[in-house]
Amino acid sequence: MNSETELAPAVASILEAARERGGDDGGAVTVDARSVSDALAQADADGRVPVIAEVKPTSPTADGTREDDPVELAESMVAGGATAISVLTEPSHFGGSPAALTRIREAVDVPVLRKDFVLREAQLDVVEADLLLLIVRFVDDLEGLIAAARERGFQPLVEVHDRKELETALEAGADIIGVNNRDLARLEVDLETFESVAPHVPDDVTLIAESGIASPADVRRMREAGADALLVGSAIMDHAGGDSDVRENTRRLVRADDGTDLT
Ligand SMILES: O=P(O)(O)OC[C@@H](O)[C@@H](O)c1c[nH]c2ccccc12
Repeated sequence: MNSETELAPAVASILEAARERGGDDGGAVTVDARSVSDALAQADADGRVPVIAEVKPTSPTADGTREDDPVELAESMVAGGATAISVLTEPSHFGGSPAALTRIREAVDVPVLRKDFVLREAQLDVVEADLLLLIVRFVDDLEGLIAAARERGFQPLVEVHDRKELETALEAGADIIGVNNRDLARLEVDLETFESVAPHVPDDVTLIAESGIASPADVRRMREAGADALLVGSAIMDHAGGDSDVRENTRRLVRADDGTDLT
């Protein structure tokens, strides 16, 4: 585990909860994963911006909680053109659950990312998913966890926040890398984070811009900086907006390249 100084209190508490959460006693899962590179190629062929839309009922930085059925949210995201769905399975701070992910994965045919704070191998076996998030800052044995995830069939998405973490991810063999624009110290978002890290990512890595992408202009900015896909939660969930239209929120970002919406 890397240093815990400079973590926002909410993040420290998320980690503490993650450490206490067990794994699964039922043995290793075997995943027949839906290919993320195929899904990205399909989006490109269709002229859709590859958006990974996130089902995130709430978060430490959200203005409220959405109580909608997670399956309906995911279906609306896919109807809006989402290339993949990210599902928070963290229960205590994001309102997520592994069961919701399973239901979503049954209901949609795009790849589904499990978004959680996985720290140990046994925690990989809680639920099947196509992609699995591993956060460089929080895991001790990144190479071991990447290998363990791949053995089970997951496509590991390795999250970094700066160049040093990028080096760690590359040395550990990551081939799908997400750059999180949100810092874990103050939970503030700065899209320049992606712009500063992206030029150092080799071309054969699938590169995802994560967090803080709110408008079609932000989408274009991240694409120009080299993002193969964008991970968007808050702007699609629109927590403060109550029953805001998730399908339309997704569509707006998926069509960002059309130039019809210049906001
Ligand atoms: O809601 P946003 O700003 O669009 O961000 C989505 C996603 O990037 C964010 O939820 C996230 C990125 N990395 C994480 C790790 C754990 C929990 C959540 C995250």
